[in-house]
Amino acid sequence: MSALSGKVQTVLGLVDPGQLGRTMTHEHLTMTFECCYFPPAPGDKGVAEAPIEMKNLFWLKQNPYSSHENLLLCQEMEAVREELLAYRRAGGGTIVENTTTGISRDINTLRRLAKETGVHIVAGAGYYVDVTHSDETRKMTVEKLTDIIVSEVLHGADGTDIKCGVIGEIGTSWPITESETKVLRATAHAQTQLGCPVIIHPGRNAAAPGAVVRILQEAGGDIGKTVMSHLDRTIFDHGELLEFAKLGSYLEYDLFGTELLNYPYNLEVDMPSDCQRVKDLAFLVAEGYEDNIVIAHDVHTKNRLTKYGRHGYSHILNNIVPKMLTRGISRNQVDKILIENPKRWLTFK
Ligand SMILES: CC(=O)NCCS(=O)(=O)O
Repeated sequence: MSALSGKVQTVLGLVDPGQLGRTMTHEHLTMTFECCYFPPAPGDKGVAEAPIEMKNLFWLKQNPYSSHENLLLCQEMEAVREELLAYRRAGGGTIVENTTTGISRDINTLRRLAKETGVHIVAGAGYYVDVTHSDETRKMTVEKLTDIIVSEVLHGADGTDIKCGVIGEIGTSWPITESETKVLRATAHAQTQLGCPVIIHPGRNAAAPGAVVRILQEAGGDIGKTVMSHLDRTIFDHGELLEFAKLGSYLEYDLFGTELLNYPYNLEVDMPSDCQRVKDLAFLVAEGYEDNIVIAHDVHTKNRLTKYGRHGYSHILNNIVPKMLTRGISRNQVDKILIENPKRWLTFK
């Protein structure tokens, strides 16, 4: 049994799982998303390059990835600090910060934010999607990648002594690339050594979550201690969703607050509304999956913050929970989704 066993590892050290309280399992507090910049339509270049202001907020809501400025969440640390204080006032306890290598993890800032706000912050180890992998990363063996991930959890990340408490979000594309496959295998090997939680960003195809799970399983990963993120933009058919759910991972609906007409990374996708997300949660609960569901907002651009007139990190607590209660999800089931499931997932074996 390791020193981590039975504990949750935050950026301020180990805590007892009972201290976490309500937990958003997939957020970002500081990151850059330049890797996924999506060029604006030719007629939109003016608004895309203009400074963010009131009159272009609706355009930005529809085209969040076509403004370079919007992709720099790392420039909003004062606003994020305020948001975290509001999150605490709304009854929030913990945030899992999913920024991994490739999208500018800043673990020193995470520690400062945790100290200044009292929110427990759990940082993520490992690598984001292939387009962000450096040449050096691509050349690494699975063993080398495993050692780095293990070290980020046991000794500290990015040259600090601040330790990660989860592996992920581990980025995968569709189809899954060779370099991503190595990272997935390394993730499974590191998880076997550490008994730690894992969280996955699947590619934008309904087959992607299952394909990732197969790679993790073949490498010895613990699927029961793994969160599959972004299901709300990935699996739409309820039959396929149940087939995936049977594999035993946590099922994450983490884009609460995101409502846009055209999802630029996959135009086939109709991004659901928050009402539809709640319906999907109610469906999974009715099918017996209340012990597997976790939820979040996945804030990763500036315009999702309340400073820019949007939902911030407290939308689920303030608005979505009351909605869930009117749609057949009981208070006890809400508490499982917000408290018990994240706690079980985040606790080291
Ligand atoms: C930071 C991140 O990966 N967010 C997910 C964006 S996506 O459009 O749902 O893939």
